Amino acid sequence: MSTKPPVYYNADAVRRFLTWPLVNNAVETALTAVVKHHCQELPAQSFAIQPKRSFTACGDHSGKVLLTMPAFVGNYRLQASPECSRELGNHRSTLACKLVTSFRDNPERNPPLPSIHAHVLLFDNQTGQLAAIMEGTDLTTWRTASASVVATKHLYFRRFGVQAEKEMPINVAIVGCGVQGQIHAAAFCANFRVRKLNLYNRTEAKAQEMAEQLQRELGTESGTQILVCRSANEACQDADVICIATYSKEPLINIKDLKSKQGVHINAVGAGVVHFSEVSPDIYHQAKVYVDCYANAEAELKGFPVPISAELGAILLEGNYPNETDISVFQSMGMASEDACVAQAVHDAIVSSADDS
Ligand SMILES: NC(=O)C1=CN([C@@H]2O[C@H](COP(=O)(O)OP(=O)(O)OC[C@H]3O[C@@H](n4cnc5c(N)ncnc54)[C@H](O)[C@@H]3O)[C@@H](O)[C@H]2O)C=CC1
Ligand SMILES: O=C([O-])C1=[NH+]CCC1
Repeated sequence: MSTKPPVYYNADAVRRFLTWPLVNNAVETALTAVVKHHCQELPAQSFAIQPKRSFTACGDHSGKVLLTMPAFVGNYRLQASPECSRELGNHRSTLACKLVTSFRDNPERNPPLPSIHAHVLLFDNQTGQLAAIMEGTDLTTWRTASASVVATKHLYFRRFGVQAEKEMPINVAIVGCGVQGQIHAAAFCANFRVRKLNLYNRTEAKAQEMAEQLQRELGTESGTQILVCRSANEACQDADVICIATYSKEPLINIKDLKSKQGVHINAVGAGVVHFSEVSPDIYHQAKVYVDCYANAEAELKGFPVPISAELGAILLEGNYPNETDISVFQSMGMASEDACVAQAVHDAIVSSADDS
């Protein structure tokens, strides 16, 4: 009996196929698959089996950790994308496991390294054999920003109607200009009409560097004004949407930093000691809070100050949007199902492009 070795997709092979339409579609698919008992009238319903992820500390250093993130996403469909015409319309299932490390001091190394490194293992769900190993660092970066884009579309723009995400200009604040801050800025400029982008980072030079890089990428015609701010307060004061992605153990944004009496949406992405340390409890007390997945929240948001309003996927399915003046928070933890669906979409696109050539 011969066993085929798994295919290896390196970072370059994956990066070529990461586009916002492909990643957003796969992330939306995963977010809705984790919602239990939705749309019971539909015969073919997607679903996810997503056990709790494990955290293995690297020795006694709390800032160095390995996460294992397994998922089975069953009976789902990915939308057509320019990258892949293969197997569209078919219901499919994916068995995958992401291995990801978070070593928060890596950017201080000489030379600096990213904090997060990942690989996704894709299995043949008929035989259980390992079919592919995919470099998953960029995939993690993109899918995390994509979850914030999807959250912003449904929790912020949709309060103002279905055209708002295409037509309404917004001011965006980025708090934390590391890898996640950078991809969030790029994602928001690519997916929405960003009038003003306020950047704040603990080390100002990093925010300045990011502003210059983004300005080059967007070009002079872009219509987005980029501003480097001295404090999180300055960055957030006129922001409609805030993306915060740091390792801070202390709150960096407080209720007094937000626009008053107007709607604000916050994507809370980072994790200090716990997932919710970078946002002040006084914000949570006045906000409607949404998570990617209840089961993850139960395991990882112990001591969270307020009840959770809903899973984001349920809002996608049911359209129960916040009110215009609400403060909403998407408490992003990251889900294995997102990694599974994005890895599958990238895998299909790679195979489809090889078939075409
Ligand atoms: N929700 C999700 O799905 C994901 C969450 N993350 C989390 O996002 C956060 C950022 O990740 P990366 O951008 O990859 O890391 P990074 O190391 O590239 O950037 C971290 C940023 O946080 C800032 N920072 C660190 N400690 C701080 C403090 N005490 N006060 C103020 N700023 C501080 C740094 O200046 C830097 O800008 C991490 O907490 C990471 O665990 C990462 C991937 C997925
Ligand atoms: O979901 C994810 O991949 C991660 N969340 C925090 C660190 C990595």
